[in-house]
Amino acid sequence: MRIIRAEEYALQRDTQQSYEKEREIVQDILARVRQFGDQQLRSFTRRFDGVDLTDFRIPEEQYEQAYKQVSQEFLTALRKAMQNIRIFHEKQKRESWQYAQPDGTILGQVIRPLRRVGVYVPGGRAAYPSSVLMNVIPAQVAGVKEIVLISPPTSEGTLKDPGVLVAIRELGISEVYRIGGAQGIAALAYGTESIRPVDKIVGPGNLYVALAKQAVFGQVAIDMIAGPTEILVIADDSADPDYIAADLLSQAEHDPLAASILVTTSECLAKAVQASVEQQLADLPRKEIAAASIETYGAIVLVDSLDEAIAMSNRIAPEHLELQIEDAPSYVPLIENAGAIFVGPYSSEPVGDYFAGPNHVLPTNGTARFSSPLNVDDFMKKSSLIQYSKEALLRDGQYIVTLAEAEGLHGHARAVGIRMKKEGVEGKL
Ligand SMILES: NC(=O)c1ccc[n+]([C@@H]2O[C@H](COP(=O)([O-])OP(=O)(O)OC[C@H]3O[C@@H](n4cnc5c(N)ncnc54)[C@H](O)[C@@H]3O)[C@@H](O)[C@H]2O)c1
Ligand SMILES: N[C@H](CO)Cc1c[nH]c[nH+]1
Ligand SMILES: [Zn+2]
Repeated sequence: MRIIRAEEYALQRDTQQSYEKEREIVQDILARVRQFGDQQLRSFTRRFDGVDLTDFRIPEEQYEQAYKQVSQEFLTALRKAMQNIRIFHEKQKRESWQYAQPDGTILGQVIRPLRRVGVYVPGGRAAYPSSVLMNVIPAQVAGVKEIVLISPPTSEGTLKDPGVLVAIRELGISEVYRIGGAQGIAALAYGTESIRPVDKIVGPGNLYVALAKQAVFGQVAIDMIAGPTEILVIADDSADPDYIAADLLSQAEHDPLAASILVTTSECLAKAVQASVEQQLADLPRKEIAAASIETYGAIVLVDSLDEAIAMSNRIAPEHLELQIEDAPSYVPLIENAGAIFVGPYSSEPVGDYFAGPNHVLPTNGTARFSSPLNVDDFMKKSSLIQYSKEALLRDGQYIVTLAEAEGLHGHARAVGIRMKKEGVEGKL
């Protein structure tokens, strides 16, 4: 892992390719499923997933089989994580509000859950049970009545990871379909004979899934499109180099495009982390992925002060930020941009990935400057409430007429003026 000075460092990942060819493929898949429904869905599932399905629903015995395949320890840990994630997200829930004015006018905001939401669960090696929890629980807390989950089948017609099936069952999701890729997104967005369309689609997936989600946006809402994961650690002399190396590798093992960055004031720590990364890489089962990520996008950046480290982190706006510095909590108010902030030596990033409660679906690629972690609000929508009294309209009407006429919108002016006139108040009509 290279050690460099701050002036030499810039995080540059080519994540903005245009993918013209793949876009065309996706457009074609979307159009066909939209036109031909189930029949086309079946045909794409045969072509891409190698299985002929008459019914897209997951048969009950596959859940029973999955429970036999996971360990009791897994089940216990999953249930505890679910509890924590639910408690955390319950705190995010907002209620409708309104206020009345003395003239009888009532103004407010009505907050409602989305009616029907689709969750995509990837089919390959990145089918994480933890991601099922992180996408579904906020929707449940929001009060979404219909949560539909889709995931591509294996050639045997089941889901690859029994842990995912167990997570689905533990969450009580009953509408689950064995479909994936762009054809799955099309079914969720447009509906088919056997699948009713949803209002919003969330969840990670490969390039075809991401492009399909982008393409159906407008027809339905979508969540953010998550890019490759990233972790930035700010550390000083007081930090343990083995902890930092382990945390950097925890994200590097996700993806060769993952970025793991240490920003430190200590040259001594930098060298120790560098050595520890080498050592810990050696016995990591996913070492090829982690090594590629560390080599290309990993860096240990030397800075002169913690202020400089924080300024750099605020510029990068990392998905995950760890503060492994003395008196770490006192630096939190200085952090302007980060998806999640992990404070102190015992808040290792995987604590947030799996268990603490906050969501692990976080803004990547600098978007923490303006985006937030997936949360309960993402599954709710607001309506404004305007209940004007007669007294208020007669009092304010002339202002509204004036503003409407200034915009040349006489129909608007009349809609208010006509009421004033009928009530015997001289509006300028
Ligand atoms: N779980 C998470 O939290 C998480 C987070 C970020 C990203 N991811 C991403 O999820 C993705 C998982 O990818 P995956 O492929 O294993 O599963 P996936 O479910 O995303 O995609 C599988 C589907 O892709 C479609 N497909 C594959 N090749 C195609 C082709 N040539 N043309 C048209 N469609 C094609 C098929 O329909 C197939 O069913 C990875 O890219 C990973 O980075 C996961
Ligand atoms: N670190 C990933 C992106 O925040 C989420 C994840 C799932 N499983 C393990 N980690
Ligand atoms: Zn992770």
